[in-house]
Formats: sequence, C-alpha cells, structure tokens
Amino acid sequence: MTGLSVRNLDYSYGSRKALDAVSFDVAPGRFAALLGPNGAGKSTLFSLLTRLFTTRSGQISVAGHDLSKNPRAALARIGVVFQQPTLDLDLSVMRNLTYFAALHGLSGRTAQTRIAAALERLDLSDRAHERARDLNGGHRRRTEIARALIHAPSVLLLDEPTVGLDAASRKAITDHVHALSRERGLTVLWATHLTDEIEDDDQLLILHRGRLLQDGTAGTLRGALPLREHFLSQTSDRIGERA
Ligand SMILES: Nc1ncnc2c1ncn2[C@@H]1O[C@H](COP(=O)(O)OP(=O)(O)OP(=O)(O)O)[C@@H](O)[C@H]1O
Repeated sequence: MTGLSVRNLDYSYGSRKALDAVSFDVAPGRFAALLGPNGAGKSTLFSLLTRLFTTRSGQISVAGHDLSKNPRAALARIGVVFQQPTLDLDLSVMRNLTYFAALHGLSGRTAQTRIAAALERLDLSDRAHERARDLNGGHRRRTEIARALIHAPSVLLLDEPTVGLDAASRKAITDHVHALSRERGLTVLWATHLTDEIEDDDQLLILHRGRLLQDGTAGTLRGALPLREHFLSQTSDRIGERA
C-alpha cells in the first residue's frame, strides 16, 4: 500500500473520545473526501496524520512508511494545507515558497524549477512577485497548495481548505486539487463539511462523532439522492444524540 492507510485509530481529549477505531485506506492517486459535520473529528485526525498529536493506539502508514516507527520518511511524503492560513503575509509569493523549499533542503536551480512548476500548476505564475497580503483569499490558498507540492509529496492532506472563500474561489481550488490527483497521481485526503466539493468518482469517507460511518465511492453511496441529502440522512438523526 503506497497511498495512505489508517488502522484502528483512537484519540481522546481527557474523557471525550474524538476518534473511535477509525480505519480506512486511500489508494495511490485517489481523491478521498473526508466529510463530517463540525466536531466530527476531522481536525483531530489531521493532527494525528501530521504528527502534531501522537497516539499509542492504531497505526498510520504514508506511502508505505509507518508514521510512528519511521516518522521522517513518512512526513517527507506528506504535503499539508492546514485549516488556518500559514503564509507570511509580508513576503512575496516567491519568497514564501523559497523559504519553504529551503526548510526541505531544496535550494538553487532545483528549488526554482520546483517552485515554477508548482506556481504554473496552480495558475499562479503571474502572481509570483506579489506580496501575499495583496492576494485575495482564493489566491492565498492556492499559494499554500503550491507550497505543499514543492517537496514532491505523494500524499496531500487538506483540512477544510476552502473555509471563508467565495463560491468561485472554492470551485477553482476544488477543481485544481481534483486535477492534481487525476493527472499527477497524487493521493489526496480533503476534509470538508461541504458536499458540493465532492465528485461522484471520489472516495467518500463519512466521519461523525469520531466514527467512520461510510467508506466507498461517492456516487455509489448516494445512489439516487443528492449527496447533501444522503449526508444529512447519515448524520442528522444522530445529531440529537450528541448532547
Ligand atoms: N483541545 C480540545 N480539548 C477538548 N476537546 C476537543 C479539543 N479539540 C477538539 N475537541 C473535541 O473533539 C471533537 C472533535 O473535534 P475536531 O476539531 O477534531 O472536529 P472537526 O471535525 O475538525 O470539527 P470542525 O469542523 O469544527 O473543525 C469535538 O467534540 C471537539 O469538541
């Protein structure tokens, strides 16, 4: 398995269980949407996948590397776009990317070639010398995605990357990342609570109250229902149990 593999993952904040025996695989080159309402456990899962948090239960494997036994190799294969923006707003797009490349030990011509390719890929080449502060929200997010590609990861993790963006920017970003998995063979895990970001061919993982309720192809799981209705049917009858 060279994509992403999660086995039996548990995580608790004190007595509150945030993840309960979560297991799934994302095959290489697949776009998987992790769909869950607020509080489902998406960010907790991302914190474990990026090793911000650790847990003794369960196992995570990235591109064949066990995250707890071989964290350096596993983390080197991951690109991450966190929910909170992390660009340095006072630096240009290019400087933000060059700095990140240096953190990954890339410099000189290799760094410049990788940066140019990532900017091109996200349709940002003409923004390279603008200050991040002067970009709109959609372009800032695309800069973060370009940055996450520079070290050539095989798995890209995005935690609700379209939060706060208008409809056109959301669509541009969702389309760009779907194309990355389709055309570049990138394995993608995209956390969201918005069903319109998910395509019928995507793998759909429905997470609710820390448990994985469904794992399959989105179009098959939703059947004849719009995905939004299918999602609500899976989660709304359980929302009353929450309190
Ligand atoms: N630091 C914390 N301390 C205690 N409980 C927490 C903490 N962080 C998250 N939780 C709880 O763990 C559960 C999962 O939260 P998490 O943030 O992972 O969900 P989420 O799906 O990312 O939600 P959102 O879309 O709102 O970010 C929720 O019940 C949340 O209240």
